Amino acid sequence: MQTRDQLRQQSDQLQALLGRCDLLVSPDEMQATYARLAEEINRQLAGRLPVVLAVMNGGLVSAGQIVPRLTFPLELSYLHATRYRGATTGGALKWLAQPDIELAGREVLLIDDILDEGHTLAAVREWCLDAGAERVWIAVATEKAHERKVPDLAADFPGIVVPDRYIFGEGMDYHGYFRNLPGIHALPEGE
Ligand SMILES: O=P(O)(O)OC[C@H]1O[C@H](OP(=O)(O)OP(=O)(O)O)[C@H](O)[C@@H]1O
Ligand code: HPA
Repeated sequence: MQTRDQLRQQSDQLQALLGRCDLLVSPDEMQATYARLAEEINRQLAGRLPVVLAVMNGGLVSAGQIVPRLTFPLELSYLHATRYRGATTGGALKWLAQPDIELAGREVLLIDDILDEGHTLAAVREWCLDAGAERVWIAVATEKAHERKVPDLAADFPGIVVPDRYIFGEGMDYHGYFRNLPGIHALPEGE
């Protein structure tokens, strides 16, 4: 257990680190991205009574931004599958919570913060299809520009393209922290 002083010191260190980080996407640009994504989803999914699933934890903020802008009846829940678990490189996918809504015969919209290599969303999409989902749609707030993506996975509602750096903010974490930051940030190059 950390003492109150240690927690304060850690908080100060994180604040100092943030001061050296680069802001890659402004909070306003992210708001515009959520609004655009919601508009596209409204056009495509109205009348289909989809099950909307936030992919926790990162998808919590994106879903919180997008879902209130959706103007048609839907059901909302979440699932938690993680393969980074606080680290800055991905490992094996671990399921921590499966959706509590019956997916058989339903159209499902997955909302996540980032499509990086795509392993998480590919596995979650497969799980939903195995559970009988009629169709799985994917919306992401950000998409990383690189050639390491799993084949055959693309967002139906793609967010803003970000460079191939470890990023955080808008739901994404740096060792568990900074998910609450508005805008997309990156560590200083080389750190
Ligand atoms: O495209 P990929 O390379 O698979 O990475 C993207 C996934 O990684 C992050 O989740 P993470 O495993 O960090 O779990 P968390 O959301 O609980 O932080 C993020 O929220 C995506 O779900
Ligand atoms: N940042 C935070 N979480 C992530 C990233 C990233 O760059 N890639 C996959 N999950």
